[in-house]
Amino acid sequence: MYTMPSPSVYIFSKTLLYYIKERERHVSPFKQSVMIIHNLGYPRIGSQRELKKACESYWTGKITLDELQATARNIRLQNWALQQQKGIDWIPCNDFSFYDQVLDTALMVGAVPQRYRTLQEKKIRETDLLFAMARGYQRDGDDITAMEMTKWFDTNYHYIVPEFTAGQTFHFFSRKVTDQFLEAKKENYAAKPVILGPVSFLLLGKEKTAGFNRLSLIDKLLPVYLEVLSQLTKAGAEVVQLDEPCLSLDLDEAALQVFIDTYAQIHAAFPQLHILLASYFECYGKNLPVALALPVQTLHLDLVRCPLQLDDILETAIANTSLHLSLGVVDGRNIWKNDYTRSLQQIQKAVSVLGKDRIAIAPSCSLLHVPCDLDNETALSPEIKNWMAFAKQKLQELKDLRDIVNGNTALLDTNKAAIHNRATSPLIHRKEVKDRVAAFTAADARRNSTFPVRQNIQQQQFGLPLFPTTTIGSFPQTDDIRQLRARLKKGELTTEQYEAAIEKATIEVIRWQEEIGLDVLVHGEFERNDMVEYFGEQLQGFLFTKNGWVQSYGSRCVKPPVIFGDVSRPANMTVRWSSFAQAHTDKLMKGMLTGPVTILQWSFVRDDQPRSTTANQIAWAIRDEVVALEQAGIKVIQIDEPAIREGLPLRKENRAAYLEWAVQAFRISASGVKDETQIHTHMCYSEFNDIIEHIAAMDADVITIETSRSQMELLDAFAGFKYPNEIGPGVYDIHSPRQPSAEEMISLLEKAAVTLPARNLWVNPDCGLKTRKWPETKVALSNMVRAAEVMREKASL
Ligand SMILES: CN1c2c(nc(N)[nH]c2=O)NC[C@@H]1CNc1ccc(C(=O)N[C@@H](CCC(=O)N[C@@H](CCC(=O)N[C@@H](CCC(=O)O)C(=O)O)C(=O)O)C(=O)O)cc1
Ligand SMILES: N[C@@H](CCS)C(=O)O
Ligand SMILES: [Zn+2]
Repeated sequence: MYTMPSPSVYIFSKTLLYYIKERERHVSPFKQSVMIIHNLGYPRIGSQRELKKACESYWTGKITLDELQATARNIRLQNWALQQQKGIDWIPCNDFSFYDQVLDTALMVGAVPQRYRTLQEKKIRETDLLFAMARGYQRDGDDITAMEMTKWFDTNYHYIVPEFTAGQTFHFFSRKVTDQFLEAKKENYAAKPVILGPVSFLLLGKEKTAGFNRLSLIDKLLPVYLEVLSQLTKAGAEVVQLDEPCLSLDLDEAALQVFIDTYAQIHAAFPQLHILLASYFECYGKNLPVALALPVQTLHLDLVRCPLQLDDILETAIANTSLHLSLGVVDGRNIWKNDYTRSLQQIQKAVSVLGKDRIAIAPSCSLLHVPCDLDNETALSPEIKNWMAFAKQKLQELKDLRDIVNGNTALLDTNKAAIHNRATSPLIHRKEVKDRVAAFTAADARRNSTFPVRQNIQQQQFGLPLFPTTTIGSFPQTDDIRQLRARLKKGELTTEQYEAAIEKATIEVIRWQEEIGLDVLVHGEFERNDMVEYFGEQLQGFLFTKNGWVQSYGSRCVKPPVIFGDVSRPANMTVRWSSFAQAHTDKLMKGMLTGPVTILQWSFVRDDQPRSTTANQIAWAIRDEVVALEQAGIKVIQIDEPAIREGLPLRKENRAAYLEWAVQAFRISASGVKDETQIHTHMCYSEFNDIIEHIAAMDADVITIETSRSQMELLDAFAGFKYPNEIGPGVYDIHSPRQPSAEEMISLLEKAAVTLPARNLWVNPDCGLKTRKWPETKVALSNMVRAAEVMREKASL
């Protein structure tokens, strides 16, 4: 049973009770006497990734900005039409973005960092400014770095981190929100603008100057939000969704007070405006009393992640007030068909307490995190397909649920049959997999010797110089390489022709790495579509889709595999390519694998057993691959775990349990080899400061980790913790086409050498290079090798 948080948070605000009473006096703006269905956001990449393709064409100069805008408009119109057709009452607008909704919010409030002012003075267009902030700008004598990017809560979506300085001011700059509301209104859609709320906007950003707290900027920020709301109301908006997902995090009393004051002011300014406050991905937890008391008309609950909070909300706070609830019953984070029986229990419980007219139903969060349309999947097993739902189907589920509440029981029977079929299907269970996981002993997760012993053995064996250089695995996945795979799929190339072309690319990249003098080489990952999908395609218990794309950042998309059953490895997965590559060089060739937690995190995972059990099943499969690589003569093996931080529960109280099983899964995968074999891991796209000791507990011999965008800030945490093993702090940002100079990398390495022992330092980029083009890659890596050489010379003086 979910327990109501301690009421201590009630005490710190005398104003709280006043606002509850205020709201009760307020007349309900719900006009309908039926249950509303609404959506928090729809995928914006387009069902055929039209936006991705158009953005990339624009960036390479193949289409004009007008053409890009036209593609974007079509996507918005299609999304609105679809939602209208599915009977959605409040259709989201402003959920469209060319890159990221947090970046859009920064532009909305004019939070443009100083370094882009020169572009504004040159009067570059707003969309170009947005792209410059997201991707960096190196043109016409300007050389401006991109803004930082990080994980959006515990998802594989990445947002651009707002930058704040003391004394910062804001103004209503980008009019996208009002423009898109008017665009929808013109087409007669009942549009509900979706805006990242002011408090979460501040909390999700970073202070760029010392000595102030970004929440103190709320007084300057709020007037801009009030101006936005004023414009929206003038334009005819009746319902506005303010997303405040930070209410899913552990917040201190000061932050909660900011919520109270902010929403009081919004309510005071717009008492007639229907504000729908949405948080998702977790329970409201200790923030619940405050959330319940905010003077908003509707509070959205993620009932997928936190079903138990409903009882307490209904029993305690709600019955006596006029607050409406939006029940997030349809999973916005996974692709399984909704269990109508379970959802209806929640809906009916809420309806019985509040009545239909105070209930709306919705997905648990924005549908940004699931693919567009299951109808496009023509090659799936019909049995398994019948267990699944993508964004379009999830809209239908909302409609079905309302129809069932209104008496259409046939829909319920069909759903029950599908849910029963999945629960009892023989496709899911494999006894030998379950037995192997159950037979685990502590020794399975331990290397033979401790790190210092292994380090001596490995350093003697490899004879690498100080500051050894390496890369993270992938080299540019050019159009030519992707075309090869597309032609193979279409049957235009035979497997032999495809493999011969990949072999050629691999040999070329090996020669080039040798030429520029890298120390530990990689094979380039040309044979892989994606670092998770590639493994998913070779493991049993997984299925993969043809078109199940989800936005990861900017124009970059992923096609997460679906884990539907027990996982096993029927054959070697990477040995063929790693041994081919090693045979073509005398240098060390790193084997390249994705770790169990990342495979889990970047897949759609079965929800019929604990995630830890699925992670362990994957771990054993990866361990077998690690051992097979060692047996094939590969002496350095990297097991990437970029998503280990992403999987961390949002609430501190749940973290220890997760970290225990996640670290153990990694260790199972890495511990089958001899001391001589050097295990690397790699992490990126996250802030790692708060899990350093668990990263250390993974006991990889070397970790290569993203640090450059944050100017090596992370290393203080590693140094503070006295991180024992070897570490390669990324010396340049691979997300940007910008070419780093040797000098800037030397200065980052000097910073690193002050904090960590030189003997333990490696030199490498932040992450793999698959998203980059060759010209910039060649310059960047040559400069990087030069930077390492300078560091060696300095060390020998
Ligand atoms: C490292 N990151 C990853 C994350 N998640 C993953 N699952 N994988 C990752 O690598 N999360 C954190 C980070 C950052 N995120 C990303 C996400 C995505 C990319 C990326 O480069 N994505 C590619 C798509 C990659 C892919 O699978 N390509 C396939 C299919 C290619 C394709 O689209 N083919 C066309 C036909 C082509 C033609 O005819 O010309 C088609 O099928 O329609 C492949 O290579 O085979 C992207 O471009 O978005 C990077 C970092
Ligand atoms: N080996 C992968 C890791 C990305 S996080 C790559 O280089 O792309
Ligand atoms: Zn990475």
